[in-house]
Amino acid sequence: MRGRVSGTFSVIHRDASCGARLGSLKTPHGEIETPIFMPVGTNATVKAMTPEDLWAVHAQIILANTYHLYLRPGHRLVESLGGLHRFMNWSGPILTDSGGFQVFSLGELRKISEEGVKFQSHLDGSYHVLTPELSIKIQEALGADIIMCFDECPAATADYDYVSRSLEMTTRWAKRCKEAHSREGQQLFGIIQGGMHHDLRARSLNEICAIGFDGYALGGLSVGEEKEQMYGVMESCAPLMPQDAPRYIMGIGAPEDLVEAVWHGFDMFDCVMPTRNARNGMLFTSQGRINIKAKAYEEDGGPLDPACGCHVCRTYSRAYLRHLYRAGEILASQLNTYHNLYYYLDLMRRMRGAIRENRFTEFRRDFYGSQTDNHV
Ligand SMILES: Nc1ccc2nc(N)nc(O)c2c1
Repeated sequence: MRGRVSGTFSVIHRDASCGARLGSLKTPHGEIETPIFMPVGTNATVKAMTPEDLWAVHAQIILANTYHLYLRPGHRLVESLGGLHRFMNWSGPILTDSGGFQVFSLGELRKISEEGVKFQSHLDGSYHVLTPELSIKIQEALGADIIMCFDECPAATADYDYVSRSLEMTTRWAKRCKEAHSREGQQLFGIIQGGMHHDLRARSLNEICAIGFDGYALGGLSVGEEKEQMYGVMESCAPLMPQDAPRYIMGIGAPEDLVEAVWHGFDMFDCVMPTRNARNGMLFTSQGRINIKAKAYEEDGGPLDPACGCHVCRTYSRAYLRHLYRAGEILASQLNTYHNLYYYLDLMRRMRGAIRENRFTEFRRDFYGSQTDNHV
């Protein structure tokens, strides 16, 4: 039973006007400034981005998925080739999700029991059983800097009694994960469930914190709930979470969700939105989201976002980006992804600056004023 990897996270500064805080998280592959957004690299790649591109957009830490890498190419193969960092040529920190969420959202014919989850691979229909112990072994073999407990993420439609029983099993699974975890230097984060019920969230939070982890995540959000419900869970949980450990919200979110979560005191985020939306032509700008395939940009020789300093905005026109997208060119995904990730990571940089200067509440107010979702 490992204790916490003590001294890896420190709160450097708190904005006195709200819950926002500046932090530093040390890992074997480098130090992370928080609040931070983690680009999603599910299959050992952040889609359409090379590691060099990721450094250029100032990514600090990326996420990969246990479920996918276990099924293909296999965690033992990755381990035999030197681990995930070497395999994908990413020398910065990596966080791996535990497979809990993916097996429910991707696996076929899942059957959940105290032991774990029986499922059929979405790739070839083969049968597998993912348990807390196997999830930890896979993440240790991949060699991520931060790994996640194996949990159940109840559907947004699950009733109170189901969510209550589910969080109790997630707590039992969390204990098994901590028992199974033995890789020195690798941090293990616990995951808090409880659906949209504040009493169940508090129960899960107390049980997971009582076990003791290197960091704590809110799971069970961004599963189709209303924004008010999501923000309500953030608001009720943040003050109850340990002050001196990293706070991560999984699967969050749109830019406005990140601003809201930082305001409440959360530190780490991941979401497929910037990369997935990029491939669908939905681009984030200082004035809100734009749909690059719109006819309005057919003859627009200007930059995607005049306020953005990224390579794409300094080099290409909206007309060219629209042309690439409509032509189905591979470069469309590359340039759109590059810009969206730069936007997300620059938003985190601007939030860190606002916290440092005790003006985060003003930053939040100005941010909402700027986002006229024109969707053109
Ligand atoms: N929205 C999400 C995204 C990822 C998750 N990963 C785990 N392990 N658990 C959850 O509840 C998640 C929720």
